[in-house]
Amino acid sequence: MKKIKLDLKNVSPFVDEATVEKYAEKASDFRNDLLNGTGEGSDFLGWVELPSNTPEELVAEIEDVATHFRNTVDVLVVVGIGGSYLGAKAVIDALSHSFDMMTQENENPIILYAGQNINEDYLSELKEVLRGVTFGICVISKSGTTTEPAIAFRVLKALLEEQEGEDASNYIVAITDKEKGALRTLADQKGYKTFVIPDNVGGRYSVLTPVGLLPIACAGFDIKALIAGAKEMQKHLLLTSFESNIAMQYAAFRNALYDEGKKLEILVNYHPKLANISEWWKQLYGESEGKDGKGIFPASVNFTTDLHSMGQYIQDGERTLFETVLSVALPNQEIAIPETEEDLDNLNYLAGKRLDDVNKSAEVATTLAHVDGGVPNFRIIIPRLDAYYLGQLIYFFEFACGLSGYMLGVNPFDQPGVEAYKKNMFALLGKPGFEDETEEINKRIEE
Ligand SMILES: O=P(O)(O)OC[C@H]1O[C@H](O)[C@H](O)[C@@H](O)[C@@H]1O
Repeated sequence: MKKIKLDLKNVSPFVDEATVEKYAEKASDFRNDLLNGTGEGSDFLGWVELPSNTPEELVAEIEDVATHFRNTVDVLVVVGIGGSYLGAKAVIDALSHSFDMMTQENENPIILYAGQNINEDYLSELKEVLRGVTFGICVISKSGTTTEPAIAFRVLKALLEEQEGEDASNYIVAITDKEKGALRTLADQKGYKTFVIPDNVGGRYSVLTPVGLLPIACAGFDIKALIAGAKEMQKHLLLTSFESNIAMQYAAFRNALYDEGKKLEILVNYHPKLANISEWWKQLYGESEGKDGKGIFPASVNFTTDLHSMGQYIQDGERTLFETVLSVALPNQEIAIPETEEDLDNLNYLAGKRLDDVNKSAEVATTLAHVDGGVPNFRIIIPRLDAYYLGQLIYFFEFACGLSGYMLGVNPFDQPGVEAYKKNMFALLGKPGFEDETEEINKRIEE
């Protein structure tokens, strides 16, 4: 089997060799910190060994529960936010037919999402489409106390109970901590089927635990292939030499770029199915690195679509950005451009060419133009879009993120900054225990 590759050709000219060397020298130590738990945040390194250590029995249990849902429900609502839904959505969208809801042969439940916002229209409309439909709920929260999914679950559970009566709990699975949190208490009391999120795996690194694996299996995709791909990458990233370790290279070069004033990284795809891989990646890198007044800001675009909007800025705007292009080597489908006799649209020069040839030309052309415009370009080559290579990609990004955070000098496994808005919101809503904060914030608003 092939491996995903990293092409540095269009990055190297932008960085000082000595700076890269500085990071490259440290890369192996940081790699050891990840493997041996000797760096900051070492309580959250459970993800490092997940691909090689996931027990077969757990995979079989996930597949059994997925089969139960696939046989009993038409829709599965995945309730979660952040790391508790982004990974599953990224993989499911990458592997699904682009027009899933229009295909007749869909034997798997339609996967919908809730709890990733607090919007009243969204949840009302979701309830509307679920009324009278056989649906299940997969509620995911590591802490078991996150407000957004807790609200959505309360609302959807009420609908499910209205429709299924006493049987409702057979349509619910909860993925949460083994003992802590309100969701654990509720699940135990109501007798829901549950899966555990290991203590030592943080939300944004949890896609290869039941958090990602169960929804992905319910959608009908091969979780064994996903894990196998991740395992292959895990093996590869054990390599100690900088020249052969693509995670060390990516981490070192992006930190060198940061030192050169490139403060913003744009993840680029030329494949619409990868759009949500970018959303997952943004949480992974944003929460891991954006702290202590530092960190590359992760952004994303979908090309060629956004070349007609954001293309102008990338080519010509402030020179503080670099791109990382996800390039899928081979499409899974084939379509050629037809020839017409009249050639009124002047496209006959492309007749017979595959669409992918045009897409690849756009990719090469854009990379060259952006490099000429002062935008360094990483290129990650993914042999095909399937579960196996997605597994490789996920593990590559996770490992590189840990390394990159250590190179930056931050703890890549905490996210203290996300508490600030929560504290204010709880104060505004008058949550018990927040009385002093409520008084304070009300004064501030009235001023
Ligand atoms: O799984 P949960 O505990 O509900 O957390 C869901 C998400 O919310 C938090 O605020 C964190 O910033 C994320 O890292 C986390 O993935």
